Amino acid sequence: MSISIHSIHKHFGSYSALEDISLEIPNGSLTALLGPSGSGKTTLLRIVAGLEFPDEGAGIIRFHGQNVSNIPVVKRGVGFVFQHYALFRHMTVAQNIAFGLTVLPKKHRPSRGEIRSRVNELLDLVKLEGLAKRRPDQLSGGQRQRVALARALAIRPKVLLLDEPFGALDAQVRKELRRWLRQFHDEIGLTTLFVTHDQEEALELADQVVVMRNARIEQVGKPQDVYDHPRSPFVYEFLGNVNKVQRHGSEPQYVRPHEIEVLFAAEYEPATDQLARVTHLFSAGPVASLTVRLPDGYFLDVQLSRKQLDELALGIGDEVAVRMRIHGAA
Ligand SMILES: Nc1ncnc2c1ncn2[C@@H]1O[C@H](COP(=O)(O)OP(=O)(O)OP(=O)(O)O)[C@@H](O)[C@H]1O
Repeated sequence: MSISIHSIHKHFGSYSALEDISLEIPNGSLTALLGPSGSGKTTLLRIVAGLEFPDEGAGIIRFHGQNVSNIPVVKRGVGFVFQHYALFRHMTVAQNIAFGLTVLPKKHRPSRGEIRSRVNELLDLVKLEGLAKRRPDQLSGGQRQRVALARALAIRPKVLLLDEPFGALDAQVRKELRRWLRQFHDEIGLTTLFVTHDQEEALELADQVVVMRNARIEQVGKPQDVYDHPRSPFVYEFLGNVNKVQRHGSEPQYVRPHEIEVLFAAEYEPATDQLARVTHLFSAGPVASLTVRLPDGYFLDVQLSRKQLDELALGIGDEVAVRMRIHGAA
């Protein structure tokens, strides 16, 4: 199911939460809404869901070409998972997953046997076989979010909407669930829109990244494209580490830590290099980072492989030559 969002505006009183948002979400894609707090991600997700409506007459939402702008949430066929959308504590895992089916009007409600087999199918899908009778407080945080996902999928939604689904989990579990979600998405191919303020999560997971800022879309593209070709200084700075060098009266220049080459000072080439001094060194695991200070006082963060660092055999205070691939502000 493709989603087409056309020229959406949304005010809360006089506050403008979304301004002229247009976006195409291809069928079967995993799209990330990425942006800082307050940029409007959740509001946009809620409008796609039908939990919130755009300003009167401002914008159209189409699911697979059909205008759903005035269709309420219960009829839109969307499944949700929210960061703090708690499971029902007094119900078992199986009862939680079955919930959306058991509350359907009688004429649409599957039989008990059908519900049981659907729940088993979903437990299998989210890899929680054997935990059907547990209660939420007997599960880990990651398992709970997978139950929430199974519960969202029970009604066979046409679209899956996730609002910071892993936000409350610790870093390790987040990473595991992220990989799992990618694999899971590839298996079921359901059009999925998820909100995150975590750049790494968006870049690693999504087919399409939508960068939002101050109620507007700043850039849309494949992760590699927005990372390699940021359209504005904001996107540059928001998508991961970047060094910003702004000399008096000139436009800012940007360079990512892995785009800086470090050479022995003896290899200095005036046309391409700058001399710098090492002020900080850190190496743990295969990647090493160092900070160098340029003669005009700017500090640059540099990323190297551990092997490169060992070959350079650097210490604090050593002089090096740095060669950079500089990007101007777009
Ligand atoms: N019901 C509401 N009434 C008034 N203002 C609201 C309402 N919902 C959201 N806002 C405001 O709209 C702006 C966008 O909120 P939104 O939740 O969409 O941002 P977000 O990008 O999802 O942020 P976060 O990452 O913090 O969740 C915020 O300034 C917020 O305070």
